[in-house]
Amino acid sequence: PLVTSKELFKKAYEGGYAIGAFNVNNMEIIQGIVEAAKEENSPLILQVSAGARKYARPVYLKKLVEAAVEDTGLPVVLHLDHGESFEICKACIDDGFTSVMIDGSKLPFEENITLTKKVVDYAHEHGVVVEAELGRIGGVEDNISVGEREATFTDPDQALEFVERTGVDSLAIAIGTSHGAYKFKGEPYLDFKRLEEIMKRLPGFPLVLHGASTVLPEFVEACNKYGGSIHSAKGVPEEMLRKAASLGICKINIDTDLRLAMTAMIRKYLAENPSEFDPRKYLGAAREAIKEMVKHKIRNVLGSSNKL
Ligand SMILES: O=C(COP(=O)(O)O)N(O)CCCCO
Ligand code: NA
Ligand SMILES: [Zn+2]
Repeated sequence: PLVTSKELFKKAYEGGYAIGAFNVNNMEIIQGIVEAAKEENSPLILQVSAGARKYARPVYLKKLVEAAVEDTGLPVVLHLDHGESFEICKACIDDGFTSVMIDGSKLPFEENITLTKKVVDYAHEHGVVVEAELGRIGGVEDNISVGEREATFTDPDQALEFVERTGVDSLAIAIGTSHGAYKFKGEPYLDFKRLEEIMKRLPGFPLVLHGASTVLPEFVEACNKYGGSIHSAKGVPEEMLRKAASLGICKINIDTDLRLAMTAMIRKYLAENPSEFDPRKYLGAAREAIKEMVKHKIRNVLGSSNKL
C-alpha cells in the first residue's frame, strides 16, 4: 500500500538506520528500485520532483507507482521532492501522495515558516506528512541551482524554532551536501558537529539528507569509457553516509547515483552491441543496473534491509 513515512522514520531513528528516497522518472527506474526493495525486504520512498512531473506527466508516474505497489505488495511512500509552492504540494496531496516536501529554503526565515505552516495545515488535514528545508544546499541539478558559496548551513537554534512554529514532520538540513555530481572541490566534508547540535535540540525528530549520492568512481569511469565526458565528479563517501544514517538522519536522497548507473549501463550496452536497436535491450539492462545500485545502497549505506 501507499503509506506515510511517520512510522518508518520513528523505527529508523530508534534503529540507527535510514530510509532511501529514490527519484523516479520512468517505468524502468521505478521497477528497478522496487524490485531491489522487495529482495532486500526494505522500506522505501519513491520521490517525484517537479521536473519529473513535467517530463513524465503526473498521471503516468502516479499510475506506475500504484502498479509497483500492486505488483510487489510493498509499503511505499510516494513523496513530492522539492515542491516550491503551496499549489504543487496541494496538487500532489489531492492526487494521493502520502508525503510532500515544501522547499522554502530560498526564502527568508519568516517566509519559509509561513509557507511551510500553510502546507503543513493542509497536508495534516489530509493525513499527509511534510518535509521542509532550512539552510541551503548548493549544487546544480534539475534547475535546483544555488551558487555554491551562497549555500548556508542549517543553524541549530533556528531549526528548533522552525520545527516548533511549523509542526513539520521532518527537516532537510544543510551540513555540506549539494545536488548533482560535483559536490566538493576539495576533500568531502559533512558538518557532523552541526548535525549533533541539531539532534540535541530536536531529540527523536527525523532529519533528511539531500545531495547524498556518492558518485561512485566505477560508474563515472564506465560512462567515460563508452563515450561519456564526466570530469572532477565527486560525491559523499559511503562511510560518511553510514555515520549520518546511524545518527538522526532518517531519509537519504539518492538521484545522481541512479542516473550514473543507468547511463553507464546504456552506454556500455550500445557500445558492445552495435547492431542492436531494440530499446527493451538497453532499457532492460538499465533497469538491472538501477536494481543492483539500490540493493547496494540498502545494504551498504542505509542499513534498511529486513526492516519491513
Ligand atoms: O537530494 C537529491 C538528490 O541528490 P543527489 O544529486 O546527490 O543524488 N534530490 O532531492 C534529488 C534532486 C533531483 C531534482 O530533480
Ligand atoms: Na537514522
Ligand atoms: Zn534534494
